[in-house]
Amino acid sequence: MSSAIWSVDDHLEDILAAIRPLDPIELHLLDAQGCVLVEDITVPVALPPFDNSSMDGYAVRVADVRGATEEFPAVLAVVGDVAAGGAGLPTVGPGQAARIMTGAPLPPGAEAVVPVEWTDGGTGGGAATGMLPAQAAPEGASGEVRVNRPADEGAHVRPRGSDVQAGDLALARGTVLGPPQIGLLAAIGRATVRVRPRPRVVVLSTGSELVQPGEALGEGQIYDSNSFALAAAARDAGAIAYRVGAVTDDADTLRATIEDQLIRADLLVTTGGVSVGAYDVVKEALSTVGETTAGVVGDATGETAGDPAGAGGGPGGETAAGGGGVGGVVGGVVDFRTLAMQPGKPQGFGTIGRDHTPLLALPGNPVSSYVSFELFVRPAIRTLMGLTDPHRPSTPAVLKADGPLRSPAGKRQFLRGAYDPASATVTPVGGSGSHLVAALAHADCLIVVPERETSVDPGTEVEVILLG
Ligand SMILES: Nc1nc2c(c(=O)[nH]1)N[C@H]1C(S)=C(S)[C@@H](COP(=O)(O)OP(=O)(O)OC[C@H]3O[C@@H](n4cnc5c(N)ncnc54)[C@H](O)[C@@H]3O)O[C@H]1N2
Ligand code: MOO
Repeated sequence: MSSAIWSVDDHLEDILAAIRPLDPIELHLLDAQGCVLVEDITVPVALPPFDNSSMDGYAVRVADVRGATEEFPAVLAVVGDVAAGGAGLPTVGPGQAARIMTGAPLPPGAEAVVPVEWTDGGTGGGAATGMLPAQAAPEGASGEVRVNRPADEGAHVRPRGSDVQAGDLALARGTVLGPPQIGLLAAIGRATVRVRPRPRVVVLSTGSELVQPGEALGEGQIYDSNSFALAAAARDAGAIAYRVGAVTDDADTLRATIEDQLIRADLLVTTGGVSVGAYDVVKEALSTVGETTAGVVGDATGETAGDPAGAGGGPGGETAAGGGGVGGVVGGVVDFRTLAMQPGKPQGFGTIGRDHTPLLALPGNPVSSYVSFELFVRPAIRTLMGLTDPHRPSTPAVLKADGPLRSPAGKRQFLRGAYDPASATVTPVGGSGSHLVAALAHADCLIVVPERETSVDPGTEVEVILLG
């Protein structure tokens, strides 16, 4: 274990320094949702690809409807229907019109579209409110139509290329693909794109006291909530989460489970078993996970060849490799640390296995594990995704509370809060206890109390980290 106390910032920096964005792959559009594009996408064909109608109505020649009024309508011969997707367009000659539907190509000869509401709809009566379905009234595509308003050239026509032109940059590399971006890619005919994939995050909880929800609780048992909260948080961060529920406090079992999971993990997260108790199994197990690789930490020198975790990266710089029998992983480095933070004091970080998969060992207390996830795992996931700013947004807010907030000296405290954007105030939700899961479920932000403060009075401006 590192002997020095780590600051929140140093621990985060150490983690992020070890994490590289995942290699890009080609994914189908919907699988690429939320992913970062690694190629510039050029428009292959103009959008719209052809001049088309923005209204259901009649395609006409401008001269034919010039001066048309309800009293003196232009009477035109209907030469056919143009439906969206239709081919074999009728030509609109002088004195003629074609019925046209929204999105249908403007037929040759036509210069504008008059909406059906500006006509009698071919009924010979008053202003139409719509068209009858073609199957019910096939005669609507022939006969006469009375148009009672003029139309300028291009009226109700969406010109070819009015959205984007062939050769335009549709999306630049680095773009995060949300629904509108995926829509644009589909609109220009792309079926797949090159992106950084969603990281596969394995969440593993430890503790012999844990029972899965839905099962009966025995004496001294509690439900495993951390693996659910953290798997959900991993998904929320953009990852594909694999939840591995509750491994018992047995080092061999945990080791075997971790080794099994490495195959599908870009990042491993454990909860529990990182403190100083007699059953703190994560520390014990992580001393021998992975494969023996020459030159990789775990050997007598503690050398970190090929391992980006950089054992000497932070205060203390000492990993437990070869020291104390805990934390030194053959084929990796896992360093167990004490952070100047509340909750979330005990933390482990390193890389394990042949691929040097990053592993974050979070404390077991439910609030501690969630806060630790938000502060350290979420940025790690978002760095793997290639996002340039992997952090949650934060904002100043004025503290609204009945009395002062107390915070331990020298520790950065993260209290749960409810943020009101209208008044830019924040109200604490529940106390500072790291077992208070109900209060956590009613909070939407973390109130940050800096290391130097031991008390914060109501009315003081504090920083809040906005969750969700
Ligand atoms: N003598 C000391 N004791 C403790 C210290 C210390 O410095 N000296 N640190 C305390 C702090 S702070 C924390 S945080 C915890 C961290 O403990 P562990 O990471 O070893 O976690 P566990 O002992 O396994 O569990 C702690 C607590 O959380 C509950 N838990 C664990 N896993 C889950 C889960 N998946 N779902 C729901 N609840 C879970 C567990 O039952 C315990 O109540 O250590 C303090 N002790
Ligand atoms: O630091 Mo522990 O994480 O307070 O509860």
